[in-house]
Amino acid sequence: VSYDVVTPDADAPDVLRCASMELVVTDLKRSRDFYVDVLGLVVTEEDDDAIYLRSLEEFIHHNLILRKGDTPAVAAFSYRVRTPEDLDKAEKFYAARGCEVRRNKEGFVKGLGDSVRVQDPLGFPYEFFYEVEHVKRLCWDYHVYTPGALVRLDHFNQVTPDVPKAVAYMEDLGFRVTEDIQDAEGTSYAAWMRRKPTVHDTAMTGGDGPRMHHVAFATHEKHNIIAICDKLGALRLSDHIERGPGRHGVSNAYYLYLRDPDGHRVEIYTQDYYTGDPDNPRVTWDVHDNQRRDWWGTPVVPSWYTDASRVLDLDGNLMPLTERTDDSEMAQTIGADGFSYTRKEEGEESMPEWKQGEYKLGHQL
Ligand SMILES: O=C1C=CC(S(=O)(=O)O)=CC1(O)O
Ligand SMILES: [Fe+2]
Repeated sequence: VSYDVVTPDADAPDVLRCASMELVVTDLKRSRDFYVDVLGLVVTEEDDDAIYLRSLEEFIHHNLILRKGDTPAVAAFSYRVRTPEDLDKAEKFYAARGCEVRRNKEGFVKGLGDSVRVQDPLGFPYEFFYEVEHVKRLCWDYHVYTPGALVRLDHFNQVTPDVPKAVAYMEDLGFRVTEDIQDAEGTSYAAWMRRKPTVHDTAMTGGDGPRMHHVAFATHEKHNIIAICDKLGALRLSDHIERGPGRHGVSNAYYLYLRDPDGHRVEIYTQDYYTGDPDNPRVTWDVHDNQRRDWWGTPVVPSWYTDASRVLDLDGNLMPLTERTDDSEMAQTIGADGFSYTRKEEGEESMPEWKQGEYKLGHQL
């Protein structure tokens, strides 16, 4: 059995972790209310055009930028690299792939120094940086913790039509697959890929893209996620809840998916597992296993498959979408095919009638 060893090839920048996302939002105050007043992210600094937010354990300037704009979109998926020299490597790595590459020694956003921004081979705006302003790490400031405290940025999730192509590019960048979803014919529906020793820094989800499926923040415990749900109920904002809370099959994490005021999807996520050994075993799930995305077999709501945020090019224009041509997971599990099982050897008919077809809403499917 061969194992993927997580080492970047010679010319790839040494990516440490997913570090920040720059989101375009249409109403800065409305979004500030959601991310700060409801979710408890900490304001590092703000001006009339942008708010720089961080999670409680973070020491770099920001994990999320909310930038005012006319159309909701993602302006950058930002990764921290290990050394300043990795920015030179990033420039060369992407130039060698024919990608548009820009560099700003002063940084493209507040709090960062020398940075590289690229339109990557999949059409996503990626940013790489090393120099960053350090701010107070609030781990020990228990007097500012809320019951739903978000402690770290955990991962991105990207929608792209050709998952194997995306995986190959990201493996060149030094990422390694920890889990994926396939079918018996070998079609790949999604792959989770890491640099830091958790299940993923980003995931490639098969669909029309490039689009952003979600950005995920971690809490320490499951009860923090339930506290967020209870708070949303108390504020009569429960319609921000799209999916969950529940337990994932993939990643084993406990989860909740929210939609922000512009529809951007935010996952709240806790307790996946360590993946840092070079021989970390990859987990492959069957697309028809109805416990793959929810360990308790709770159906995946259709909007979770269909909706995602547009992304921008380096000039701030919306990137055009490319349709996925491989089979769609939604069609395979809740659409016309609608086949899923709890016990593979017994097949779908062993499930109660009401459970078969996983999640058939006649007016939607
Ligand atoms: O972070 C994740 C971990 C697991 C899953 S899944 O719904 O279990 O596939 C989705 C996800 O990508 O958001
Ligand atoms: Fe996620």
